[in-house]
Amino acid sequence: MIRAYEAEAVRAAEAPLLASTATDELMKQAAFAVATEVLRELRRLGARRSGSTVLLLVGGGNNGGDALYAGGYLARRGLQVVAALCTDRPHERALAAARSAGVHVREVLDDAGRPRREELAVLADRAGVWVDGLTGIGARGGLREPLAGVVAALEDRRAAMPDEPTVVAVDVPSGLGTDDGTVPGPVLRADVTVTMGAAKPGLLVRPAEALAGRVVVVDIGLGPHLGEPALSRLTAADVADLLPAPVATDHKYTRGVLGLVAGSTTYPGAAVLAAAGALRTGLGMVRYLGPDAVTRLVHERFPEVVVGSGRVQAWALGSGIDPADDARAEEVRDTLQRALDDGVPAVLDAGALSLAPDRLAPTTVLAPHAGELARLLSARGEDTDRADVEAAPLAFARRAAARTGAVVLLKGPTTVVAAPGGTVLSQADGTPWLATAGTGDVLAGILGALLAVRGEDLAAGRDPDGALTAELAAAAALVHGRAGARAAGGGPVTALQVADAVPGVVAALLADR
Ligand SMILES: NC(=O)C1=CN([C@@H]2O[C@H](COP(=O)(O)OP(=O)(O)OC[C@H]3O[C@@H](n4cnc5c(N)ncnc54)[C@H](O)[C@@H]3O)[C@@H](O)[C@H]2O)[C@@H](O)CC1
Ligand SMILES: Nc1ncnc2c1ncn2[C@@H]1O[C@H](COP(=O)(O)OP(=O)(O)O)[C@@H](O)[C@H]1O
Ligand SMILES: [K+]
Repeated sequence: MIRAYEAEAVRAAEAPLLASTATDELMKQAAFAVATEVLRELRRLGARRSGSTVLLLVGGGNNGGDALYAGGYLARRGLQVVAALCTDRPHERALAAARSAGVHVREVLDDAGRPRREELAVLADRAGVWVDGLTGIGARGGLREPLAGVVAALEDRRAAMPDEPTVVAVDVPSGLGTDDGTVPGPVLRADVTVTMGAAKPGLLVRPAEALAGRVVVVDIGLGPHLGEPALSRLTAADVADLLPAPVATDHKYTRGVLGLVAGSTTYPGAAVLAAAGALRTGLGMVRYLGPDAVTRLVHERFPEVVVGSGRVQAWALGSGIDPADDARAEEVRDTLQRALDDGVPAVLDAGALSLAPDRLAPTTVLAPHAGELARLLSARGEDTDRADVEAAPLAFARRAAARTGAVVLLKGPTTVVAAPGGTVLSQADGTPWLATAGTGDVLAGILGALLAVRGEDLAAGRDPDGALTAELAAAAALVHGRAGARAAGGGPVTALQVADAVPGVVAALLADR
């Protein structure tokens, strides 16, 4: 599990360590890790960057201190290091250490405190690596001047350079929404982010995540002082632990039965895709409820699907259903109401999202994409649109979970899962090739299967804050993402191929357990 903590939590965890260690000890540890990554990048870049310098971009806080100490280590290794002071109050001890190690220091603000763009451009051009120590977790809101101007000037310069430098961010790329994952203004995009003590939410959710590059977490001993994470990301090992493999004594009813209300004469394929996602994930049985023509189509592909109602451990509702189709809408509403009354978990996709009652259960998962989430909230009196959701998916997923009392799985390039009890997860396991019709139906089936096989642990109020339900939703996103990547193999993929790749993904996860 990768655990991410907000700035305040990191600060609080740092406090006892700062009190018990020598002056700047933590900063030096952080700086050493930054220097190590810079050297790694330079080795990777090889001869192409020989003779180039390392440019330190130094702000007025401890983040700039980290960069200066890192520069000192690099200068002592014989590298040419230049510190561009973007503040009139750099960290004094770190600056002194950098100077005595041979770092060249340049002031890049004019007397009025504005960035000297030409000077900055010359320094930027000469450097193969930029170390971003402008702001870290002490920054509040979007970057203000002069740092906003510094970042804008550097981004302009980078765009004009034939050979882009490698940017190594200290702790977080400067300007990024550390806690909320937003991009509130100019951000210096990083290739590598060396983050201290623990990951931060903004490094794991979009749009900020996309500007952080490869994230390296440096252990500075905060572990025992950190509490509950603000956000987590499941690894393959976590997902393997969540997937129960069948045991010798299992039969189809103990493995879990999924009830599937999906597909319509307009969108019959959605039923096939959701059934495929569920069956390929592994469960006891799929019971299908739908029009005859759709049932025939499902049976052509999957004769093992059982038709008609009966006892189930979970429901998957809504894929390929038009909420304007009154009879079908009624069926979804009734089924959902019974599931809620009986405490049976359910995943609500596509058409079912707009049919959901105002309040749901923590074992109900809403699975919207950004546009559907905006509609869901707008229908509940919040005026939002897709662009708002895409700019702040973390906040919107949380808000929708709080508003509905359900787990919300917000689909996109990174999938954010929020539970009404506060658990939040984010998964980025897929490939952009998944942006193709029908892959969401497959995901609904995968998640439905996981809810069914873990039905015993979710039934009748056993997951009151939705924490396990949320983990299963994140696990489904990981399995789906990996199946997409495996099936695509770097090229296009169809939804059914994604489903067909799921057994291989599940087998690999279980084998590595
Ligand atoms: N406290 C410590 O000893 C340690 C600190 N660490 C480093 O310290 C950083 C946090 O240091 P600080 O608390 O000094 O904060 P930062 O260095 O993140 O930022 C504070 C500086 O940025 C300015 N600033 C704040 N918001 C701004 C905005 N919106 N636009 C422009 N300027 C803004 C402030 O005036 C101040 O000069 C971490 O990110 C990490 O890099 C780590 O090295 C671990 C140890
Ligand atoms: N750019 C992308 N990168 C990675 N995954 C993506 C991307 N775009 C979409 N996906 C994934 O593909 C699926 C699309 O689901 P959805 O939008 O419901 O499509 P549909 O309704 O056609 O099935 C989701 O699981 C989503 O997370
Ligand atoms: K930074």
